Amino acid sequence: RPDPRLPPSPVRPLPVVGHLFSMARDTRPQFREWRKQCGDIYSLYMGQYLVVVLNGYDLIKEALVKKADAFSGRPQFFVDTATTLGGKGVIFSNGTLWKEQRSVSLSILRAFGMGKNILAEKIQEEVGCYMDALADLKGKPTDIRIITNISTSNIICSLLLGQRFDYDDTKFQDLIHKLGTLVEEQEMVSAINFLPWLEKLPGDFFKAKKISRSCIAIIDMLNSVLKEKKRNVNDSNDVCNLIDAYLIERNKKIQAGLSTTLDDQNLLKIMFDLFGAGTETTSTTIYWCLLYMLNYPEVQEKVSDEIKYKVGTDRVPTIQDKTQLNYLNAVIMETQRLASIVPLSLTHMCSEEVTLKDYTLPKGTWIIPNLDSVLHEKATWGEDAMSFRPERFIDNDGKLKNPEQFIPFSIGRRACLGESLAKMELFLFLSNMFQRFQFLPPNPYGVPPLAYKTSAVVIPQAYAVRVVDRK
Ligand code: HEM
Repeated sequence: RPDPRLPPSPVRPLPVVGHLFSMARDTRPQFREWRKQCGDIYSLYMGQYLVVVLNGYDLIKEALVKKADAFSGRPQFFVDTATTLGGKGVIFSNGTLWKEQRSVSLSILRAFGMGKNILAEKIQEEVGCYMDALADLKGKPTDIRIITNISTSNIICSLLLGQRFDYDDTKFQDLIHKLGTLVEEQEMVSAINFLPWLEKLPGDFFKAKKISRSCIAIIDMLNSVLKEKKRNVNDSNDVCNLIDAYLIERNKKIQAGLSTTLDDQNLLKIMFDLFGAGTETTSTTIYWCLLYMLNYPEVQEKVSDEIKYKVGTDRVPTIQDKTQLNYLNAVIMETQRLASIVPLSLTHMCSEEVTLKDYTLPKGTWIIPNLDSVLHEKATWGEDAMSFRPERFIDNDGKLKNPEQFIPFSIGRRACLGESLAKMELFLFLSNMFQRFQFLPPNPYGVPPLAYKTSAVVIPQAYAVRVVDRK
């Protein structure tokens, strides 16, 4: 019988498995329907776990911001334990360990971004290589997903490790492919999060073995670079990679006699977390933006005209141009809003019993903040919320609007750690791309559809594009 202290369920759970096998392949329309039926908060039972879905800006803000003490935990995930470093690093850690790892990683990234502008320089360097690779395609219809993945990953690699990889480096391509497996196979492996014994079944129906192999391969690669770097720590003042900066910070704390969770295992896991979280997300947003530009060529021309007018053609756009290019910024925001690439955020967990909307959620409840419900809300964005219309982010004076409901990076204490980096990357990649090239469909009658596949990240179905130099 339903427990009146808990939010209602949209459909009756089955014994043992609960709602696990009632979930649609694409949960977005299903969650929308269930919200209509149950309201902003409802319960699902995944095996023995209670999972509560939160919809709408006000409720998500109340939980993740106003009641952050209770709602900022993370449950245990298979993809985390498969690394052999479960509960370490930033993404899947909890309590004081998470706080220290997050604040140290964030302050290192901030120092690179603000103090020294290492971030913008590294991105600009990589964008230069990416532009050459696009020019080399000579207008032939090509799926540019892999080189875009490698390029965004290179930015993370140069920040973490101080090195980048060539686009045709087959070993690195293989690693990027393995990283793709972690994202794309989440749908299959998610059942194991709730019914761990499924992992022990013969064969690999739930892709647990495939995911474990990919995790270990990535950890091994990162570990070999870490070992190499540790032999030769650069403790001068112009440190420009995360490994050196983290080790210096750890030594400072130890020398000051402070107790710290900073250690090699957490450093390795942070490298894994940033490599994983920072590659697919940014490149998928670029991939979506190009797809929208193929479908809305008039928007692409408007962006190109704005860049021509505000930056010209004698130099490439830099981060200093960001405040001038309002229409491009609006296009990027509209891409993030409509594509909503991390629609269900990352799952949170209640670290204590807490009340929300008159319900009592027990400690250990899994929480899904449905960001999609905010980014596509008609009450906020208007009746055309499901259309691509960058102008919604521009006010009557031509200034950029930033509504508080624009939350593709989530909100609260666990909000995306790489938000500033991702924003810089998106601006620098896309401004440089639209200044130099025109992106065209593979043939005049074949505009690729706005179709997608869902997993942890919503990725457009593979498509080809012709990249034509505007000169
Ligand atoms: C367009 C690109 C990106 C999007 C849309 C995005 C979105 C998100 C979202 C929705 C979350 C979950 C927040 C929550 O649990 O409430 C998240 C977490 C996270 N992201 Fe991103 N992200 C992007 C790029 C990046 C980049 C470039 C990095 C790496 C530098 C990064 C690192 C992280 C980390 C470490 C977390 C976990 C934070 C924590 O648990 O404390 N992300 N991101």
